[in-house]
Amino acid sequence: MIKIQGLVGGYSSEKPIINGIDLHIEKGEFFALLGPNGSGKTTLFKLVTGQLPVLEGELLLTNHPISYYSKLEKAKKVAVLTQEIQISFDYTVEEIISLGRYPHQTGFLKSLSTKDKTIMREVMQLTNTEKYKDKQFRNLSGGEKQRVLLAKALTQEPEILLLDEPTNHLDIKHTFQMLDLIKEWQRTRSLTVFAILHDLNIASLYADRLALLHGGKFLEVGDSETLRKEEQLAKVYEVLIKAESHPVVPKPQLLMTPGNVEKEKVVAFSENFSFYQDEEYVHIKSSAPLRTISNGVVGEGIKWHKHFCNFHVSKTYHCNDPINDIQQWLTERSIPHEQTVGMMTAVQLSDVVVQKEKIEDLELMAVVTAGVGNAVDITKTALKQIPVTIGTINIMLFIHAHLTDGALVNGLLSAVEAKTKAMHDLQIMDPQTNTLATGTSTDAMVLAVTQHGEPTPYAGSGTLIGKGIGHIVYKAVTEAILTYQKRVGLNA
Ligand SMILES: Nc1ncnc2c1ncn2[C@@H]1O[C@H](COP(=O)(O)OP(=O)(O)OP(=O)(O)O)[C@@H](O)[C@H]1O
Repeated sequence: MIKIQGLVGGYSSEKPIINGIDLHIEKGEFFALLGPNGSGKTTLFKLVTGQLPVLEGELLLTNHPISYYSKLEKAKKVAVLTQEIQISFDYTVEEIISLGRYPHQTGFLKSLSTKDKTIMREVMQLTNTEKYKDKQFRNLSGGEKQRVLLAKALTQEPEILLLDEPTNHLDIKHTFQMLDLIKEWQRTRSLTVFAILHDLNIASLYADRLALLHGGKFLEVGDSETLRKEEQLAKVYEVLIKAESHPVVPKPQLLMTPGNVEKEKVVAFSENFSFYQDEEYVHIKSSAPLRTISNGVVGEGIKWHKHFCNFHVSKTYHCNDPINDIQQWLTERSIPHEQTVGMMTAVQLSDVVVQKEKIEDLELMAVVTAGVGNAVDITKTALKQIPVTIGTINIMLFIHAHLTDGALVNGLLSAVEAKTKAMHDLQIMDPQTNTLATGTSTDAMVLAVTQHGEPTPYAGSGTLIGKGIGHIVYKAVTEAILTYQKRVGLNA
């Protein structure tokens, strides 16, 4: 659809801006052009739209150079949406959109046919521009103007849509609405899209392929996975960039770190926490956000949190929406649930075990509640167990260290191994299988790390951190289970 070979072009033949580019964009493809300021994106765009002459090489649109087409033929094939909104006359929105039909109109006195009007109406509905169709274009906001110009471009029913920063003036809702609409046209009408985009994350989500332009040359052409080359991006954009994965769409998303990140004030680990406890909940508050990995009812995943709560529920607690419950309990206590890892337990909270340890320079704190009425041997699949009694081990583990995301996972494994070992040593049995239990059916855990000091990528049993985790978790879980057994025995 768009074929570029050995393209050289720019504003003067002595100093071309585009220096030998090869690119083949297929029919129905969404192609994004990325690159820092001054890398030549607009210049390449102008070459593709025919605003600048090709100095060397070949540039074909549907198999012919752009000069091959008459103005009207070109307008039937290609619609262009640029950042420069240059409409000086007092047109209404509908009049502007109707200009998109001009290349399709026939006869000496061109007028809008029924088909033209139908297409205009359809596009106005899709672009949400119908409601101000009688307004003067000049009186619209930047974002509204952008949408009207997209409507005009789509009304053209082009084969190729060339977009220069199409979402420049748009808020988040309209950015996604516009790109969703373009994607829909790409899918249903095989529209070919060539778009300059500044937002790398938007490009990753919407483009089938993308190119990274630097100094008038392509550094990279490929699908969105090429955006995972953090070092290359950091070099080109001169910003610290980390590629993460979108939680829902399997595409990379890039996180930029500001140059002047203010380091959180270093507080001694022993003074970092405040502790509140009553019959209803335990609340540990950190003075600074901690990096967390957790399967808590709220605050799950890898995030940052300042509050850690364990709520008491009755043995018969049953709820369809425990997340909502915990969020409500937090709100009632003025604890921001977005910053909280929240768990629940039927264990008496006065039985909570708090262990603190210092091994060489490594400081740790474990806060554990344990009930083992629902102890389960996870390796036995034959029998299903329905939790009927107190049966949750909740572990909150705080570490004064700096762990990478991989080390957080590693640390979690270390803690689980230690919990299981504690259960084995106490001969906790799965009552259904009569074998040694490995955990309970609803265990929760959070590892919360201060990110103090140099980052370490390991927290397994071969490291001091891993051993420290193992040691403190073993001790705290053992004590919590013994406390639970004593209470159950006393109550029996
Ligand atoms: N009309 C012009 N005459 C001469 N040089 C120009 C002209 N327009 C742009 N340039 C130069 O061409 C180079 C590439 O500019 P271009 O506008 O293509 O970059 P860009 O990647 O679109 O940048 P931005 O992200 O800032 O829009 C720059 O060095 C710029 O100064």
